[in-house]
Amino acid sequence: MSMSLLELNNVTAGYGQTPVLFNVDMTINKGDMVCLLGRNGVGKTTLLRSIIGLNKISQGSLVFQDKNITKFPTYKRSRYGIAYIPQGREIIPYLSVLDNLKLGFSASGKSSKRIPSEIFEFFPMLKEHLPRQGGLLSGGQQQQLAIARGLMCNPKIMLLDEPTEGIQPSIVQEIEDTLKRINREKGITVIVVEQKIDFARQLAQKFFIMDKGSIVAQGQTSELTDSLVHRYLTV
Ligand SMILES: Nc1ncnc2c1ncn2[C@@H]1O[C@H](COP(=O)(O)OP(=O)(O)OP(=O)(O)O)[C@@H](O)[C@H]1O
Repeated sequence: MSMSLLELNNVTAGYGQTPVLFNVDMTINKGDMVCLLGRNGVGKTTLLRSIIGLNKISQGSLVFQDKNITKFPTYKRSRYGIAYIPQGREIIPYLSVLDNLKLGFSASGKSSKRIPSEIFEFFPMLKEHLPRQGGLLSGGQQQQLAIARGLMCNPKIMLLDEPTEGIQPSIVQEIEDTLKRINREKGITVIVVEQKIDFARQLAQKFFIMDKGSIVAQGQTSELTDSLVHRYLTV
């Protein structure tokens, strides 16, 4: 077995006939905590969607745990251990917190009925709100619910699209701490698309920067220089 968990080799992908990603190469190792940075519209969301199978890869290959999954449908990728927490969180507003969590079981293909207690160790707040409608939670609480739902299928890797967007600072800190714990204690690999550079620096050890559908820089977050930030990230 190789060290790499996920590899994108020369990936081109997009919407219909319109390519958005061009020849993307990316290697993510087991246990990595990675941030994916770039200005609006450069293709970050499309990259995550291509990994989980919501955008078709027209050229190149996607390898997960040494298996070529380029043509696998989304549900199969979930069962193999890829969890996707989309931008906007996609909590079902009229379902209870408990039922929103249970949706995570369907992604795993298991028919279990009990929420594992570790979910509430990571997110004690959810336990107090189980019967409430998901839509009544604050934005930050909904984000925590979305991450918890992703954890329900025992993922090997979690893909998060702007988890801190529109969330108050105290909860941002909580989310950062929880993601770090999930990474360290459970060994789950994490890729986070992020606009907030300071948050990305604190959270992740490694970074990738995208521009116009390609990866233009990568390294340790300690090497994320001001010149890279000015060139590719500030508006
Ligand atoms: N459903 C769609 N159909 C066609 N083109 C799309 C669609 N969604 C996004 N695009 C285009 O794909 C490109 C990349 O968008 P994407 O959302 O991946 O970028 P992003 O880096 O995640 O930006 P943001 O930070 O704004 O989410 C943009 O030019 C966008 O207009």
